[in-house]
Amino acid sequence: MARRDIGTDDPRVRVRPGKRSRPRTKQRPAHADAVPGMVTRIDRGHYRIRLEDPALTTDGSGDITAMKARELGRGKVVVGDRVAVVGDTSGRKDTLARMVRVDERRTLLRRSAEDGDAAGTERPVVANADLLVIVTALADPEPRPRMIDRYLVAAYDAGMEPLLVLTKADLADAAPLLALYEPLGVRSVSTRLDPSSRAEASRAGGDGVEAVRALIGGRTSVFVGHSGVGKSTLINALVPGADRVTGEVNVVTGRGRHTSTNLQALELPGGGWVIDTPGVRSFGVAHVSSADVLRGFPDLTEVAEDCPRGCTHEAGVIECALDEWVADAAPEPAERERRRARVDSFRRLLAPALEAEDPTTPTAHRR
Ligand SMILES: Nc1nc2c(ncn2[C@@H]2O[C@H](COP(=O)(O)OP(=O)(O)OP(=O)(O)O)[C@@H](O)[C@H]2O)c(=O)[nH]1
Ligand SMILES: [Zn+2]
Repeated sequence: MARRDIGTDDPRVRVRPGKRSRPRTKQRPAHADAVPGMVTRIDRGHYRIRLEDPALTTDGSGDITAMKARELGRGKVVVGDRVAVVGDTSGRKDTLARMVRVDERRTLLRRSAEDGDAAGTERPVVANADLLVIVTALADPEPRPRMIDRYLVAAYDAGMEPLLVLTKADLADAAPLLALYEPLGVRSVSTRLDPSSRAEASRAGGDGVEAVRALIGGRTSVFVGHSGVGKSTLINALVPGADRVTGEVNVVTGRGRHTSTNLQALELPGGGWVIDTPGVRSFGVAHVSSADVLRGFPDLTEVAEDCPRGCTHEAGVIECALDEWVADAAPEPAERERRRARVDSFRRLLAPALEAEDPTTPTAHRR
């Protein structure tokens, strides 16, 4: 139970729908006139909020700045949170509204701190997003499958759908990497935004951007990826005027400079949001249990109902129903192979396997 509610330390902000049907938000009658909006950026205690009704602001943008009311307590409010504000909602320069409510979260992307004093504690990153867009270069820098696996675990834990975007398709073939993710049923798109061949590829529609646009349109997507993979280049192509600073890959280390800062929700033309996560380098998933990962696999969830109580579903555990499902004599050999690949891939994402080998943060790069 503690596991499910740890997205925030404020008991009034609940992470997922639980036994109670209504958010346990303290709503005082005095705030009946509070207006709803979404947090798009946080800067030193100032919350940038896009109001649902843009007409409330003087310039019609719907963008205002607010402070958190003390009554909300210490619980963390993150980008994507649905909130309600009172006070000056004009959005005029130097005005501050007051955030008096945080709604129940539909999804919550979290990560564990991996170093320093806070190691092992998890932090909420983004609320209410639909998609986790995992941006990985096919080369320069080399793809890191374990890193992708950890992002997948984070997506399943968050209740978000993962989308794999393989960049720099002009440099390497996507097939070998895709083979790893096919059994998981993860959707993927390859892009080529090579600065030199870009105009030509774009004209031919062969750069993959339209395909990404089609998948993220109207939804809220969080873009994650290691430095230098081309995440900023991609976001700039998707969100005109985003001006995400792009950097060159360092020839010595093969890594990109971390040029962009600040978690921010950017509006897509035609609807939807792109949330960039610059500077979010490590994505610890120490807080995630087998059951959390299993939620991303509805078919296996059904099979696992026959597991012994407390089964971790890891390879080699006794009487795991997933093994029986694979060994089931009835299906065709091809179906048996599909099941085996699916179970193996699922198990690859479980904590002990992830921890056993972790080139995500190579020792040379650890701070
Ligand atoms: N060949 C090739 N190069 C690309 C492609 N996309 C981006 N690049 C280059 O890769 C380098 C890194 O791109 P960025 O967009 O800055 O990468 P990033 O992931 O945002 O990196 P940070 O800003 O450091 O977080 C730049 O020199 C881009 O021009 C591609 O499809 N093909
Ligand atoms: Zn099991």
